[in-house]
Amino acid sequence: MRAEERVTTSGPLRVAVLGGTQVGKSALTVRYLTKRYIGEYRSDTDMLYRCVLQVDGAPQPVEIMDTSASCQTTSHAHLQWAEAFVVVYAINDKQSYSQAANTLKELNERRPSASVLVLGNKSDLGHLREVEEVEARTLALNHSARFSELSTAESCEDVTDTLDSFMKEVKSQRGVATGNCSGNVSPKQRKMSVTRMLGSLIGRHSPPPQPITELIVLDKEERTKLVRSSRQI
Ligand SMILES: Nc1nc2c(ncn2[C@@H]2O[C@H](COP(=O)(O)OP(=O)(O)OP(=O)(O)O)[C@@H](O)[C@H]2O)c(=O)[nH]1
Repeated sequence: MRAEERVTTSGPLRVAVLGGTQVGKSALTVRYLTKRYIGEYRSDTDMLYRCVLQVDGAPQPVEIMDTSASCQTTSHAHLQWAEAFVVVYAINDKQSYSQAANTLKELNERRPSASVLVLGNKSDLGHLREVEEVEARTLALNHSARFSELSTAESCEDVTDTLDSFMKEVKSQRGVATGNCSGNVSPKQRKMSVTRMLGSLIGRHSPPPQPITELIVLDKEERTKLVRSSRQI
């Protein structure tokens, strides 16, 4: 196993959401965690969501990193930190698909045992389609990855079903049913209540979101520290 493959086998499931710019990574993550669709997000930084989800019928601590698409290549930190990856492209954006293909190649080389889901988002924009489903499905198959095409905007159910079953696969690959959500996060990391964060996005009078325990906004330095501390587990 390569050094980059040495990930924790207990504790929270760690999933990184990767992909090109504006493909819907944040919309997908928030849709999955809160069931809500929110149109616009800040995009200059990584967001780390810590939560407890029902995975395969049992509570499971999970950390999902919604990465910022500011760099072309997948960052070393993301590759080391996560044990599973959701690689997102938009079906109406060929360039985002090429980027997803490069990411798959990189994952194949550096994290060959990781679970990977290739996700073609924005299927509601079929009239603007630039990526054929069969082509993307074949690419995923060639990299032993799962594949799904969906619309985060239009179908909460598809997002939930797809990511629930991916989480189940990640958990079963690990073979551990429990973990803890305490993690190893630098005290300097800015923590903000997700209720407050989402409250400002969706309005104060909306019902409270699903039980997300914590949202952490990571800058580059903080992300590096997180990876360093995750290696010490
Ligand atoms: N039509 C359509 N638009 C979507 C869908 N999902 C997301 N969007 C829109 O796509 C744009 C980008 O969404 P984000 O979630 O911010 O994308 P991102 O990949 O996190 O963006 P960056 O981090 O800035 O690269 C927003 O305007 C969303 O409203 C979808 O399923 N269909």
